[in-house]
Amino acid sequence: MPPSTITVGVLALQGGVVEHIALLNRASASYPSVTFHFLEVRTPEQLSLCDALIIPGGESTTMAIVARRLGLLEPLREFVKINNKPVWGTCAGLVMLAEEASATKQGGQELIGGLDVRVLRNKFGTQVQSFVADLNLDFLGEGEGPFRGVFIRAPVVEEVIDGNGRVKVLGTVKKPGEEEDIVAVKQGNVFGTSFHPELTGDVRVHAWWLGNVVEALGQGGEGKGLVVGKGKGDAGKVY
Ligand SMILES: NC(=O)CC[C@H](N)C(=O)O
Repeated sequence: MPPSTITVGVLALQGGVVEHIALLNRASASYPSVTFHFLEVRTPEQLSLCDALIIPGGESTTMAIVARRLGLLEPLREFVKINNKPVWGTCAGLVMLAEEASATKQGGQELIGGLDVRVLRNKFGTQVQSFVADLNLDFLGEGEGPFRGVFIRAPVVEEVIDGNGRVKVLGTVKKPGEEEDIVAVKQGNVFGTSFHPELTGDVRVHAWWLGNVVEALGQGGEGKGLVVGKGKGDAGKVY
């Protein structure tokens, strides 16, 4: 049985916080038996109240500096890698959740880690090279139409550095004349997307992820893989 109350935090140091909370609110309608609390997280105390967390887009270097200043970096690492709570990073959030990042400023940048991948920041160029592409996200379920992927100074996963097959590639994009890039990955409790579902008004990825959160916590959660299903509580494949 999933718990009846679940608190989902959105790291609110900078970036697209309210957009995520708006879509989480809409997505929560798919799980009427669960009471969700959505919480903006700026302190270790607030993080400790959370069962799951979204790390939004923004600027990963800034986010890391602010997180360090607020004493949040170590608690975040513990949340993701020791307590194995469900976490989703979008864009800069994906960068934060990678074990390695290239194209970082001199001296590198601090990361939370959790995904055994190396990301390449700003793969597609600057803000003006932002683009939208239809993505086939099979994990949303059979017969689901394409998902509008919004890419803004987006990173990609340039290499999976996990030798044990724990990193699952859940989405790719191919720009004309370029190689296919990995833009959605999952490793156990950690999910990352290069794109911004919170900017589309399409609730499907949020609903799917909340379904994973419900399942993970219902199964005793910690350390369990996320579930691939239809996002409406129907059990799918467990990785
Ligand atoms: N939209 C975004 O989150 C941009 C991410 C940013 N380019 C970074 O590296 O961290």
